[in-house]
Amino acid sequence: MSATSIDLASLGWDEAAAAAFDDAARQSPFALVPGRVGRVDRGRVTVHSADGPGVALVRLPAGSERVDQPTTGDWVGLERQDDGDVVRRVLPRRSAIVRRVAGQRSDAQVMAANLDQVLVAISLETTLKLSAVERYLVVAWESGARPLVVLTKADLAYDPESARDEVAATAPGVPVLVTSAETGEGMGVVAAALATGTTALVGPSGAGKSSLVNALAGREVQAVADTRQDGKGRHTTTARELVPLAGGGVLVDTPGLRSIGLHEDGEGVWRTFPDVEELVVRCRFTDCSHECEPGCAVQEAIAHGRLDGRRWASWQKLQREAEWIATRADPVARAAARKRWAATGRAGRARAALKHGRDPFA
Ligand SMILES: Nc1nc2c(ncn2[C@@H]2O[C@H](COP(=O)(O)OP(=O)(O)OP(=O)(O)O)[C@@H](O)[C@H]2O)c(=O)[nH]1
Ligand SMILES: [Zn+2]
Repeated sequence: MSATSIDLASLGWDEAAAAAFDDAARQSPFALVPGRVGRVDRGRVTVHSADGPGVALVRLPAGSERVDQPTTGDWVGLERQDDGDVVRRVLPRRSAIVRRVAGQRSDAQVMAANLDQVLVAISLETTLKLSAVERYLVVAWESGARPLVVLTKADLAYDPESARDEVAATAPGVPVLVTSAETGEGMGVVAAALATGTTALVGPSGAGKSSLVNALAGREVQAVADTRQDGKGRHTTTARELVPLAGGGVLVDTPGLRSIGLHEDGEGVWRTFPDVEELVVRCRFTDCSHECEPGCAVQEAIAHGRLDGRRWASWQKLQREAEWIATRADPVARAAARKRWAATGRAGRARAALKHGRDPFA
């Protein structure tokens, strides 16, 4: 036993995780203890358990596929052995950020799991790129977690409040917070928003993500180096990928997430653009190309200033990408992409729910 005994709750352990673990433990021939995955290396992972962090080998049941392999944020069943720990089970995920590469379905790469929120960090230092915000929101919605936009470096911004309004208009139903790691402005509100559950961190390079992590963790998490040992047994390592926050909650921050792009089925697109999706189903013709057809709700909205041309162009681009990747990844998705249009009614319902102050995606 290591001296660093830690509380699983500080890693995000909750009733759902406990129930999933009990199920897995009952079915497994091995004696398992619960842990949560931080860093992932080839064939070895750092698992945080009640005894602190330790390196473990991965030995999953036969037939496990690539998507079943442990990723940052996964809860696992760990077997203690004299010469080291072994991950025997990866518990079912309740949400995940998945990078789907064009090609085989099995190429899907799970970047982070069991997230409650995805924090999109955007700098106010330079000109706002609303299309980048939208791109990250698509990734966030597709994970199954709730997005949250944090505008950073407010101390360097000319007019942070109007920037906030602009982003809020671009992100229907998404909280938008203004912060400065430099002055501390807004950090309390972010800490409160992250105080329960697990939040993944995404955003462009230089957005101030590391500064945010350190401020929220109350220490220099990202600057502390690993202390590697011989790989046998447990060792002390920094919780760089899985950061318990000073005010509660857990932050997931990995290099892979930092460079995440767009993927798959368009679910995230309609959640990011409920306003556009609502218009698109109102066109007179179901196969409207939204260019010059009579009765095109999109062109009418643009003409009347109810839809921004930039936002429309952004939807078209992301929508095309999503469908392209979907059809590449999976032939079945070709049918699904078409069927999705039938489902866009959901966007209208979500918007109606928002207007009435309800959680649109409950
Ligand atoms: N003035 C000011 N500078 C900040 C603030 N937050 C971050 N910075 C600076 O912005 C630069 C980038 O910040 P990082 O925290 O490294 O950004 P990052 O998103 O982690 O960047 P990557 O590691 O490239 O993904 C650094 O020079 C920080 O000191 C802030 O609130 N105010
Ligand atoms: Zn149209």
